[in-house]
Amino acid sequence: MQEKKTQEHIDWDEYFMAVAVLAAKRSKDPSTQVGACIVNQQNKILSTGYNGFPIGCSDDDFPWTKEGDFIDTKYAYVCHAELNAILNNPGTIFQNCRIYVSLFPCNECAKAIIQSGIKEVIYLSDKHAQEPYMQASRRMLRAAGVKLTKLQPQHQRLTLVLQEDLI
Ligand SMILES: O=c1ccn([C@H]2C[C@H](O)[C@@H](COP(=O)(O)O)O2)c(=O)[nH]1
Ligand SMILES: [Zn+2]
Repeated sequence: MQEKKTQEHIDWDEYFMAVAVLAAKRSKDPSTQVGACIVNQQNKILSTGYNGFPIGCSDDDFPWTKEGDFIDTKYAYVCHAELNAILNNPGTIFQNCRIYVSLFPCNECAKAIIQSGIKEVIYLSDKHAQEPYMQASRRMLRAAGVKLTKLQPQHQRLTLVLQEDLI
């Protein structure tokens, strides 16, 4: 008798969001880890990124601090997850792609998303929605015709097993 396909699978949206969330785990930001995953119309992943300092700017030398003079905080140096995802695959055409992000993109990332031709932002958290820079982001993305979708995942938790004898 032929076996039926398993129902224990995740759909495309959950898969790509999980990739974004996994990418976020690479971030050294002690307060907010953000991940992004760019996908084309054929459901192929073109790039991923997370928030981190630029190449050559060591996590040991640059600050992850939030408070104090701007020049002493992470905000002066950190490259956002979405921008990293766009820049991590130079020369790639992102026209009509979707970007999966664990956190709604800020106004600066919104500009990069729009200019790169990405047509949909699928996000998990919008915890800074009331901040003016997030309102600016939403305004630009809407004006540019970028679709905004809050993902409502079927699975709240996905477990990854990385130990051979537990698989
Ligand atoms: O569009 C965005 C907005 C923010 N981030 C990153 C930048 C920082 O590393 C954190 C935000 O830190 P807070 O401590 O929550 O202020 O998130 C991003 O990657 N993309
Ligand atoms: Zn940003």
